[in-house]
Amino acid sequence: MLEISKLVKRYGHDKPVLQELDLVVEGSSVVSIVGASGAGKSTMLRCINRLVEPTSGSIRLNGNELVKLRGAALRRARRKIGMVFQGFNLIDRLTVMENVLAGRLGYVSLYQAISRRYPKEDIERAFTLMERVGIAHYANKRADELSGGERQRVGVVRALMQEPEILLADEPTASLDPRTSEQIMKLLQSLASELSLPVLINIHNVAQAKTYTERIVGLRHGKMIFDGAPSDFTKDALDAIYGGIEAPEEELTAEPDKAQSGVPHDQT
Ligand SMILES: Nc1ncnc2c1ncn2[C@@H]1O[C@H](COP(=O)(O)OP(=O)(O)OP(=O)(O)O)[C@@H](O)[C@H]1O
Repeated sequence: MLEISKLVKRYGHDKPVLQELDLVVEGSSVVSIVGASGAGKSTMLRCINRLVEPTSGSIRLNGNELVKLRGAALRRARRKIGMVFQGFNLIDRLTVMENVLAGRLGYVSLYQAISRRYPKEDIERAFTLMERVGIAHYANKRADELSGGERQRVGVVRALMQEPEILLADEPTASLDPRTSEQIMKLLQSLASELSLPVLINIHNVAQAKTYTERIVGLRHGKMIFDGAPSDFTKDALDAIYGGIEAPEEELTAEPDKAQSGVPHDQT
């Protein structure tokens, strides 16, 4: 369970970007975080894995307070937090398998990593997960030879190799075409339930948030102003979150074209 309480983040002397934010995510919930550019979505995710230092407040993952951790304790806690990025963050000249195994870096010794002597169980787990998301046949391909959707699947598998207790996805579909975006959203949704993993997804596309996540959290100027089911996410909620702020109309209202998504069942 993730429990965020009174989280404040202030960059320098500016106004706080997150203002006493509270959020609890239980079980295998898939939660989307929506809000206009600058609302504080990325800052919130990055406070959770401490890529950004919270100014005050508490973030507990399965009972462990993350905010005060330092050194080895912080590194241990970070292993349990998987992160998927908009730009995939793969190492292009390495193979898919090598990128995937990078998810084990927090667990293996430096010698094992440098000599690429990963434990047999890690290799097996890598293949199982790659098969699950449909990229096992690319194991020995260079990462830069893959399409965007395939690269994001590598990013997802790398995060899962950490055996995370939570998965954070920062705009995971923003670099992908609409159909591929839907496949990735569907994949995250299925993996959350298969692996009993809570997933937090920052997303600009409200229509996809409504279709592929079970709970929507809306931020505006660092405050949570909506927290509910997609069915409760009415035009009023949309106006409250984005009112007076320009957002592309089709991103907010267009229904994802599920009929055309064409994702084989075993890959979603
Ligand atoms: N490292 C930083 N130093 C100073 N200000 C920052 C830093 N990172 C973010 N900010 C500011 O914090 C605010 C929130 O940014 P954040 O990236 O969290 O918003 P966001 O909702 O994720 O936006 P987007 O959807 O555009 O990614 C913005 O005003 C941004 O300029």
